[in-house]
Amino acid sequence: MLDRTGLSVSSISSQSLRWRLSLGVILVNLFVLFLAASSLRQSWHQYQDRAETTAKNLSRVLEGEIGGDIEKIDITLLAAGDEVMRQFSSGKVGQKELNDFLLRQQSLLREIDSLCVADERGSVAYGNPATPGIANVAERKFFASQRDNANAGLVIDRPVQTRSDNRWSLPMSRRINHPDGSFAGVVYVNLSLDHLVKTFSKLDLGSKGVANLRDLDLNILARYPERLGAASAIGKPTISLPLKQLIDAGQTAGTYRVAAVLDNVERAYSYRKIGDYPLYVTVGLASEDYLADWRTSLVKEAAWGILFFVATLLTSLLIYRALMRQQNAYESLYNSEERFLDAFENAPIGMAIVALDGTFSKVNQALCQILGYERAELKKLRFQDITHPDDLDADLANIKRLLDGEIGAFQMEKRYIRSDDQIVWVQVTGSIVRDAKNTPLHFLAQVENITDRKKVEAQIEFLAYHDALTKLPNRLLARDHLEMAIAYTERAGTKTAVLFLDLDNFKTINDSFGHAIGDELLIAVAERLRECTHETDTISRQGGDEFLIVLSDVPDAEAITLFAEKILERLEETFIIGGNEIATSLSVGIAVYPDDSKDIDTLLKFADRAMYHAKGAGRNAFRFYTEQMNVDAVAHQHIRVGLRRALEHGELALHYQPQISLSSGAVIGAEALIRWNHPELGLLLPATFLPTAEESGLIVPMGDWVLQEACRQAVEWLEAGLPEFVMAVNISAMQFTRGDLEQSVLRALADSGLPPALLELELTESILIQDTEKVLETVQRLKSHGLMLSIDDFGTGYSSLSYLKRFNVDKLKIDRSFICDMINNPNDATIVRAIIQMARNLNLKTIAEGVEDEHLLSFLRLQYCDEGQGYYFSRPLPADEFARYVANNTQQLKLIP
Ligand SMILES: Nc1nc2c(ncn2[C@@H]2O[C@H](COP(=O)(O)O[C@H]3[C@@H](O)[C@H](n4cnc5c(=O)[nH]c(N)nc54)O[C@@H]3COP(=O)(O)O)[C@@H](O)[C@H]2O)c(=O)[nH]1
Repeated sequence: MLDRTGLSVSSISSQSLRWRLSLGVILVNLFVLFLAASSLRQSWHQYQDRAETTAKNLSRVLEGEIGGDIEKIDITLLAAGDEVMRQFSSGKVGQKELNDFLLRQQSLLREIDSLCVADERGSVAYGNPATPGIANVAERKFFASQRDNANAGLVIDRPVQTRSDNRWSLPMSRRINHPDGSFAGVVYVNLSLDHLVKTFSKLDLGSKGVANLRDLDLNILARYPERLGAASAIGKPTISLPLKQLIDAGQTAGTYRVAAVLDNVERAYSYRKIGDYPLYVTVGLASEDYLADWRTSLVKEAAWGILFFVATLLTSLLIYRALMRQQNAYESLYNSEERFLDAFENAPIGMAIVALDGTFSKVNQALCQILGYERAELKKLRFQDITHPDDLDADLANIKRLLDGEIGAFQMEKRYIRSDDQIVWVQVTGSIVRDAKNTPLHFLAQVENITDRKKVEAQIEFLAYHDALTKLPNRLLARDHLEMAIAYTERAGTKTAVLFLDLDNFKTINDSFGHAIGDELLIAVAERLRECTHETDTISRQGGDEFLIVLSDVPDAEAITLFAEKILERLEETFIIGGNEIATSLSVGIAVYPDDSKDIDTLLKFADRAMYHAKGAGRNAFRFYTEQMNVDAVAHQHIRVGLRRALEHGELALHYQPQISLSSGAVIGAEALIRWNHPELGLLLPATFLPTAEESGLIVPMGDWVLQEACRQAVEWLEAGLPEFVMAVNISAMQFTRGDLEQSVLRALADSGLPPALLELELTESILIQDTEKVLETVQRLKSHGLMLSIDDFGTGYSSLSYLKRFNVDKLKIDRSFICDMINNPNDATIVRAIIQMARNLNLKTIAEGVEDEHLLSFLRLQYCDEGQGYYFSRPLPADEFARYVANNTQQLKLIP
């Protein structure tokens, strides 16, 4: 089986292993058994052959021994026969002489019991019988054989047992003839079987070996060893079949193996005919004896065999256990490797096995996706090839520390270059894999795509130092850049300029067009500012409509001036946002390092003050920081602190500016304009404290006071006999949102007794376009009381005809910015003409503010503008002066052409 790595995986089951080992044990043992059996069989044959040879040799020895004895006895018989026949032929037989002769001959042969002569009647006449003449052998077989056959030769008869001592002896005889050749009798001896047995006993036949002497009929004549009961076998033909077959086949000598008839003992026999005598000698060696050593060997071999079997069994058991352990270890290794490979392949993060040279040996699918390579492509690459050059040194340093054993693992954030050349940020966890000898094998890398996180981090970092809307640096970053610019300036010996910028009418724009358009405007302003600056300069949004520009390395104030003029000019150009044409301008305050201060906070503070100075100078202007601005700033500070006190202590006052009918020259109205009689700073104009009043919310009670005071003053003038005219009061947006304007107005009217028709509320366009329904409701209720309604600063805001109709507006107050320049600026003249024409069409009155000279007045009259207000007629005046002005009203009329 092949795993996914291509490595061979064994899957031998324990059952299969048991089978194989068992078969192996059986085969080995069978083989050993076969060898042992062959060896034993061979040695058995050798033992058999050796036994047969030994039996053969022993039978040959016995043949020699017994043949020799019989030959000696035969010679003695022949000698005794010759002596008897000599004495018969001499005619006289000496009894004593013949007996002595026979006894002498007998004494020469230890083997025989007696040597006797029997006559032709069988009567034993001579020799060694106990009582000669009494014994008769005529009935004996050997006598008859000799008598009946003159050529019988040596006749050996069957053994006989003596009656006296039961001893066996073997009769051997020769014929004695008369001189004429007739039968004269026999000479015979009894060969003692004891003697033969003694001869047999000299042989080493083993414990169960036998030696027999048999006649030609194979009757046993003598047997060794003598055994109880075995004697009865003597004289009987106890023969084995193999012997009979061999002899019947005519073989005079031979060997055979058989279990003896007598004792059933298996023996290796050798038989041999003794010379020409009618005798056979057999020697049998018992297999029990001659195979004793073989049997011992057999037992030993069997013991060794059993030992070997047990040993092989144990060995196989051990091998089995070892193999199973190995198998189990391998399986657990395989399983753990499988689990590792599964985890590796299916990991949600990229994983790689990296060779020591950096080549990707193995990668998972997630890594391929992260890097945008096919698996095969990636495996041809080294990690160095796709690592971002800026991250390679750090990466290699970590690898070196791994290889040196300084660390076991490392984690780093780095960049790879994808196949599509995109940068991908990853977090790499690298570790090293070593073998048992601690030699490094390869690296293991876990690669997590952190590009999104990096983007978010970059975004968070960006937002920490940038303005989310305009993407410009924020205060923090701007401060850093300012510090760097100053440091550079220090070295270069040049200057750094800090420009504090504020959009002049942003609030109005915001209120008029809504916050979305206001935001777009801020973005567009930022873009224009970018176009005006160099890369080394810094533009920052400080918040709201405030921007900060840091110009580094500027040579002198003239260069700063040129830059300031450039941005003012650029910002004056109309913006087209969301289909709307929007005009704005900048007020810029400038502080210079190191001229104004060497301290950053002080520089920023001075630039801020200078900006307010520019605002005070009529906006769309820039101002360098001066000592006077310092003074103004201190005053501003006092304003913040003293505004509430001013309200409570009656430091506020109203000045009134006349509104003139351009057709009759009569005073037809008065605009109430707030002033602050500051105890230290003197008379302050609204521009110095109204923004603070708006910020603090004091504008609401302040507005209430203005309404009360204006109405009271109007009624006072009426009662003093001044001609009737309308009192115009400026209403702040906050009075609509935070205060109860209707109640406030009605209270002022009620408290003063001023007819509602003589009170005119001046609202800005921005008030009317915010939260329209609520404002509409309030305005409609106010109008229902008979109040007059005019739109202040008309032309700078939304300028929508629809709300003019809906709010039932009475008058449009054309903004001063159009009036003051309309003689020189055809655009402004066109706008003024258009506003007047539109108002006329809507049946609204128009009033021009900022009428400063008679040219403007003439122009306005030509355009049929209804009313005018401006320095040409009068500056805003305290109440008593205003009353005098009205009294001298004819003075104004004569100025009108
Ligand atoms: N909510 C309130 N707003 C008020 C109140 N009083 C004044 N204001 C607002 O403050 C603005 C500045 O007023 P002020 O400094 O009084 O300036 C007025 C005039 O002095 C000035 N003006 C008039 N004629 C001319 C001119 O010929 N040339 C010139 N350079 N300036 C001139 O204009 C101011 C009046 O403007 P407007 O109200 O738009 O008619 C002022 O704009 C008020 O909005 C207050 O009580 N409540």
